[in-house]
Amino acid sequence: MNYSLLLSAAALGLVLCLALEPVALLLLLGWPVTTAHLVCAYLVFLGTLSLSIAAYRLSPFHPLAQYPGPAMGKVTKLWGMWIAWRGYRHLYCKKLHVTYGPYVRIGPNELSVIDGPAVRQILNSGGLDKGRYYDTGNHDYTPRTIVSLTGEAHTAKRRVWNRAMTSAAIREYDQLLVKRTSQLLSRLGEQNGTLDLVAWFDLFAFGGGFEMLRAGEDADGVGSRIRSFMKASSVAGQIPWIVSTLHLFPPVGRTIKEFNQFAQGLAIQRVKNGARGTKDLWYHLATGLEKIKPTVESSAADGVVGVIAASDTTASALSSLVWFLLSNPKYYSRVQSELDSTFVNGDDPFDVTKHEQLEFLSACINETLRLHPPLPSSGSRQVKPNEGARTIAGRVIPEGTSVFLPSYSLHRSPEYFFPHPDQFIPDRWLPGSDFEKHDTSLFIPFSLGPASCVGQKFARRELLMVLTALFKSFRLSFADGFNSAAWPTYIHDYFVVTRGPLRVNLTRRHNDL
Ligand code: HEM
Repeated sequence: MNYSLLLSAAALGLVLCLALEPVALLLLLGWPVTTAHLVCAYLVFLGTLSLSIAAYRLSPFHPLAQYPGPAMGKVTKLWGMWIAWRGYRHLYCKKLHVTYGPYVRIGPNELSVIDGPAVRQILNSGGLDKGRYYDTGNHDYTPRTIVSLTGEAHTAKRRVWNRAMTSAAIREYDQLLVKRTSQLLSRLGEQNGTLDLVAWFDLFAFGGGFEMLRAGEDADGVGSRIRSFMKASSVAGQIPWIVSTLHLFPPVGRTIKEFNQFAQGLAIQRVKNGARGTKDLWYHLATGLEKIKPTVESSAADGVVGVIAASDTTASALSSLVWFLLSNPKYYSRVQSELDSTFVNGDDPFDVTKHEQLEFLSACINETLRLHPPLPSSGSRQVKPNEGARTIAGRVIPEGTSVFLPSYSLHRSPEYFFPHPDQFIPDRWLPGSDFEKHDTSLFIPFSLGPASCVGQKFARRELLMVLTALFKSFRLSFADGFNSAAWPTYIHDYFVVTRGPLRVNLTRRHNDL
């Protein structure tokens, strides 16, 4: 019996126990089983049970009693689910850290930590393994992927991904990247004046194998399916033990099941079709490393992870960077000057060796990822149950505790990024800048350690490529009447962020591509 079946059986067993116990109680007491008695028994039983659980969780006897936090969070995960459902988990955690400090108890058995030494110790080798949050990815519809695997199985899978992301492998992706970026630019050029840049970045990011840019629309609803799936997962991730049980109840399980079937169908097709002349990510995932080739289903499942991991993240970083620059004209003009002096008269804006010279644009990318990390809360790490407590940065973390390390709160902590931690100031990333506090080891938009983002080198290359080409080709400004100040309020944290429309005017520059 696999792990998810065990969880499902355990959760079902629990539900059955809860349903049957009041009836058993009536029978034991010898009371007739009438509707009135049943209602009464359920109310008393469930009420007493809930109160005793709440009292224990709030009591000094709970293993996490020493950690401060909001009472609602300590008592029930339903509160965390509600925050996750609303998509404001990043803002909520930041507020909690301002109130309670670097260690906050955000769930009955859950901590949020933004203490630098602890963050490094937890994420780096020898730290904590991925936590319960990632159990939402374990179900019977698809093989397990790099995201949900832990321990040695994760290390083995990671080796395949690492090979797909070596510098040499990434160089081979360049021609595809250039093709897609050119396609994005020509499609933007065909639009008249005002457009929603977020929608076009989404088509670009999701359209790797799905040719959405050409169509100018997401006819299959790939983006919206992925987002529904991410939202469902981020809410269910608050109580992952229920996921397998939820799958039994339509329509909740249907969203996840439908998405998996849809994505697997596309991915399997893609793996079977092969790489068509170039070695892309799919090629590497399908080839594997082992003597025994991965199954088509297994490579396809990883390919789906690749699409999800690479799409909304990149689209979000692109959108936020444009928003920051248009909101700060002095930085926009510095980016423009840097580009115009680096790429002169007929230089190829797709020349990646020149991208490496773009110090100020790179600083803007870092500052964007600091303030708007595309995974603002990320998934959890965990002290394994039944393996004893761990001492992390001098603090005892009891066994079974889930630990979140939200980059959104960490990146805005005055402890590590000071002064003006909430302001967009790219200069703090320039060599020789003298900001009082600027701890780059706690800049973790891609996380740290053995389960950090395997695609980060590629992501940075892609961001530089698209932004260089975009700003060289077009002059951008917010569209008339667009409420630019409100744009960040439409950012929702569903593990990866979603965002609202970004309405801009585009005009071609004289030295267009
Ligand atoms: C700006 C773009 C990106 C950002 C900010 C980002 C961020 C992250 C973060 C924070 C994690 C760790 C999550 C955790 O530990 O809970 C992660 C994992 C991962 N990312 Fe990215 N990512 C980006 C782009 C990409 C791209 C382009 C790819 C693939 C081509 C990719 C593939 C992955 C994979 C496969 C993992 C799981 C790694 C593992 O479990 O070992 N990401 N990403």
